[in-house]
Amino acid sequence: MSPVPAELQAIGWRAAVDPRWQAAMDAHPAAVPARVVEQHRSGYVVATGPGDGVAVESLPEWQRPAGYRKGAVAPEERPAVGDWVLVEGGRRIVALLPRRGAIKRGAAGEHYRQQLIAANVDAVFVVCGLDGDFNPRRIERYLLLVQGSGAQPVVVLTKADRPDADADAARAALADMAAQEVPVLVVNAKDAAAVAALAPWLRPGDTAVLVGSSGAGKSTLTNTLLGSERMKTAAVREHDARGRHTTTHRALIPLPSGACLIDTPGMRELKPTGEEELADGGFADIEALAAQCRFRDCAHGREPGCAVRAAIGRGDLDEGRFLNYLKLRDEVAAASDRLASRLADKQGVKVLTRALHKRLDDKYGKH
Ligand SMILES: Nc1nc2c(ncn2[C@@H]2O[C@H](COP(=O)(O)OP(=O)(O)OP(=O)(O)O)[C@@H](O)[C@H]2O)c(=O)[nH]1
Ligand SMILES: [Zn+2]
Repeated sequence: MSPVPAELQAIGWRAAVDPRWQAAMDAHPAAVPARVVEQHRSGYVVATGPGDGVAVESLPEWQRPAGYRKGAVAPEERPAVGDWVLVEGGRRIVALLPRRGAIKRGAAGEHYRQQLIAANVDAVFVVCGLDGDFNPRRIERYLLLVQGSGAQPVVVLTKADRPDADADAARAALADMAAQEVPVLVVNAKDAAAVAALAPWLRPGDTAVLVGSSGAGKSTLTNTLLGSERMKTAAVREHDARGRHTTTHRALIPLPSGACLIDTPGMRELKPTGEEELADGGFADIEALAAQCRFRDCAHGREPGCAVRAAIGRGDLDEGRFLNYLKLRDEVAAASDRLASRLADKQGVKVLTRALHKRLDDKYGKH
């Protein structure tokens, strides 16, 4: 495929084509590449340029419900918004092109499942209002989940114009995060001049995703970036019971800057998948402190020589953040265990389970 059509570049196509993509395209000479812009329960909408997308069918094995055993494809192996696929006859997806990264979370429910939030993303805007919604613990959780996706996380604190907004207190609460090279922006999401602060992550060809609770200001930011009050090609908005507009599904929106934006619905539950690395997910400072504790298996409780407790005592480490770290560490370990047994189930290889359990023991201590 050369040269790369401008239409594809406008929706995030990279000039240098992955050799694995070339192989997939060679295997389906009649198909054309397209990007998934919307995902519905019943199917996908894909686009080959910044204009309207088209509804397409997916492979039958992608439509089988989760839990369907024979020939089932795990949800994380099915296309998500942001994925590149090959489409034949303008109507049917025939292949999913390998992704350069994806943002995922653990799905609610009894069985271990991963849920994709967005694929092939360069930046993640973690949006949080400087109102009653402001919660540093939830921002820390988002950052942990973003880790491993290959995307740059950026915290965007909205509603700076509100009389109750305390930007200084919020910045102080997120200081440890900022020290780990996670930018923290404070904006009035309705003000184009303020929202221009997001520009470094919205260069032509970039794909960014907005995540955050319902009401955090994601759609407001999208509208301001689009430069219009209407959401144009954006997410179809439906009225909920109280007559409010809420984003009901994920959609990929080309911006005037040449970047693409993925809006996501507010997420109530943010469960780790078990693949997260705490040291890379915003907690490098705590992991480094823990390495200095006198005992290798220090639980940072009442043990003598605990470097973590000492840092909290000195006021160098926020206790709330430390408690959140412990909680997230336990959740990652538990999810990691469930992931290991799912992999073992799938492949029936006992050796693999043992190897994985050993890795977990090394990382988290006996469990
Ligand atoms: N004053 C002020 N209001 C804002 C700001 N950002 C968002 N709002 C308001 O907050 C409310 C919720 O904003 P939305 O943009 O719809 O929130 P959302 O994150 O898209 O919510 P969901 O679609 O439910 O996920 C709206 O009434 C916005 O006008 C801001 O920076 N300043
Ligand atoms: Zn300790």
